[in-house]
Amino acid sequence: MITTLPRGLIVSCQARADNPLHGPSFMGAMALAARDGGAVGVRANGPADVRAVKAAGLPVIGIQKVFSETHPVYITPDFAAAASIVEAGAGIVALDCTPRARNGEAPQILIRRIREELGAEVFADISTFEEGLAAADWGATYVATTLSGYTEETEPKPDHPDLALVERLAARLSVPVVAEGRYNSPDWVRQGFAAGAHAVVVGTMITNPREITRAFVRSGVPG
Ligand SMILES: CC(=O)N[C@H](C=O)[C@@H](O)[C@H](O)[C@H](O)COP(=O)(O)O
Repeated sequence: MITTLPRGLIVSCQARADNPLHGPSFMGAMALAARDGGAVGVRANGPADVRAVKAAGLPVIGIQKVFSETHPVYITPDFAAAASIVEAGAGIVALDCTPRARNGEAPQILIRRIREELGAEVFADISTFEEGLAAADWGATYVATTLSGYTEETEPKPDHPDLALVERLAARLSVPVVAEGRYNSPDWVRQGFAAGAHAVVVGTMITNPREITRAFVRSGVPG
């Protein structure tokens, strides 16, 4: 199958409302910096940021985070969320494909509708091997380990990425497997590719200076 996401490093450019770098102008600049540094794709949250990161000219994996008091699923939980980011220019839609409760359509319905009605590729964020197999079966274009460590089944979250999950999925699936979640150093990224990843997504350690600063401070800065 021909897919639009090349092999290589993808940079997630996201900053929540409480982050000093929140907003499309900062995220757009992050995407340009990522492109100049050699990234082959960008992941971004919400229509405004998707529009801004498009300027880097790289494939965009768009998500729409919608937080709810009652449902744990927040990454592109329904069709309207998916449509809004495709409308903003994302060619690839990432969504939570775990079986957890959501305020929206079931993942198998969303995958089909995003491909057929929006003409976009689907990037399935999963947390376990079984969820990855199911998402590929339902027609996901890519399967990514994004949610490993973030669901009840996979908690507590370790400090390191889930390389074993990448390895198992890559050995079984014919769709590209993407490594995402806590790839916090170039060495972890190298190991992600060695485990069989088609691409590796790095967020925090490239685009979140507040967290990067915290990591330095925690490493033994006195005071
Ligand atoms: C679990 C969840 O909501 N992950 C989010 C998905 O969009 C982002 O907050 C992460 O930053 C992204 O997955 C990249 O991972 P890391 O920042 O660890 O490199």
